[in-house]
Amino acid sequence: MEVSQHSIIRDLYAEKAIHPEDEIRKRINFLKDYLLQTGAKGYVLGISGGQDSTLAGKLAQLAVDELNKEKNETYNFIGVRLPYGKQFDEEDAMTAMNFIAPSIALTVDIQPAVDQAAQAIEKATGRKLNDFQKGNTKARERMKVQYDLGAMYQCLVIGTNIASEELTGFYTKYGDGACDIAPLYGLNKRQGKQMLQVLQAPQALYEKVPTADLESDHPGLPDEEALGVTYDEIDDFLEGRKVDASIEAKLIQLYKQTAHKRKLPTTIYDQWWK
Ligand SMILES: Nc1ncnc2c1ncn2[C@@H]1O[C@H](COP(=O)(O)OP(=O)(O)OC[C@H]2O[C@@H]([n+]3cccc(C(=O)O)c3)[C@H](O)[C@@H]2O)[C@@H](O)[C@H]1O
Ligand SMILES: Nc1ncnc2c1ncn2[C@@H]1O[C@H](COP(=O)(O)OP(=O)(O)OP(=O)(O)O)[C@@H](O)[C@H]1O
Ligand SMILES: [Mg+2]
Repeated sequence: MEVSQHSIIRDLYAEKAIHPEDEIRKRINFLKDYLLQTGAKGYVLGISGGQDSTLAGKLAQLAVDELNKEKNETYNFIGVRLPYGKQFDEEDAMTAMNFIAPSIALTVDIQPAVDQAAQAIEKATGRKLNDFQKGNTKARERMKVQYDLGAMYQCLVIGTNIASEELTGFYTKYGDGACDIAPLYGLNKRQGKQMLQVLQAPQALYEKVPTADLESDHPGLPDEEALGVTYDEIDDFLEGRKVDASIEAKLIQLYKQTAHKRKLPTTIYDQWWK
């Protein structure tokens, strides 16, 4: 099937425009309904100090706060800082934690686990993971810690998957791409920003340059620099606007190239990859 701007917008549930207040309400309700339906006791999410985890964390905290008022149960949101050693923008992570005020606030340093795993692989192969590959290990270690905490506290793992990153596949497969529930799905970066404004988040958090911050050699490397496309261009594309032909071609190519990340493992019965 032909992949086009139109088909991508449809497949990623991207909207031309949102009413931020309505989106906040709908997505809090989704988080509440899902807990009631599954019987889980809350949610867990890594809080980086970036835009997406600030928004998803705040919605999750608001959802459990409402449930705690409405039901005879105790629900928790676990906000967990997951630095690799010392995080270069630790101050932003603290600001995000203060804004969200999680029911349970934790910090787990992922450095020892990541370094041990890298050393064990080096011992076995005689080869070193490069800085980029180790970046993906960090994202997968963060996923693992969130699942361990989720199991311990009977909480489900939240993902910050948004349309702007789904489009380019700019996330680690089974790392930050893995989760139980994705309350921001369909939104673009600009729309997330509007929602954080309505939620009265500190401006520094939604004006912040998005970064995966995975490479030790390039702390805080802006996503836009790594991708070679700006979020304005990505969001224009997702909102159905005309973008430069070379940008359109690049985004469609990235979308196709990362299709495997948006599917369950390929089996002999699948046709989508052909
Ligand atoms: N056609 C195919 N069918 C099935 N599987 C396929 C495949 N091609 C690759 N793969 C598998 O996928 C792997 C590559 O995918 P993956 O491990 O994700 O790695 P990759 O896509 O190479 O790297 C992840 C990218 O996402 C960025 N990122 C990561 C995490 C967070 C953020 C952020 O914005 O916060 C950004 C990161 O900076 C990097 O540029 C391969 O090693 C292989 O195992
Ligand atoms: N240092 C960190 N501490 C805790 N969680 C992290 C950390 N780095 C990444 N994560 C988790 O991985 C997710 C994906 O990272 P990503 O950079 O896309 O989102 P973000 O940092 O919240 O927002 P932004 O895209 O604006 O930087 C985050 O939302 C967060 O849940
Ligand atoms: Mg980030």
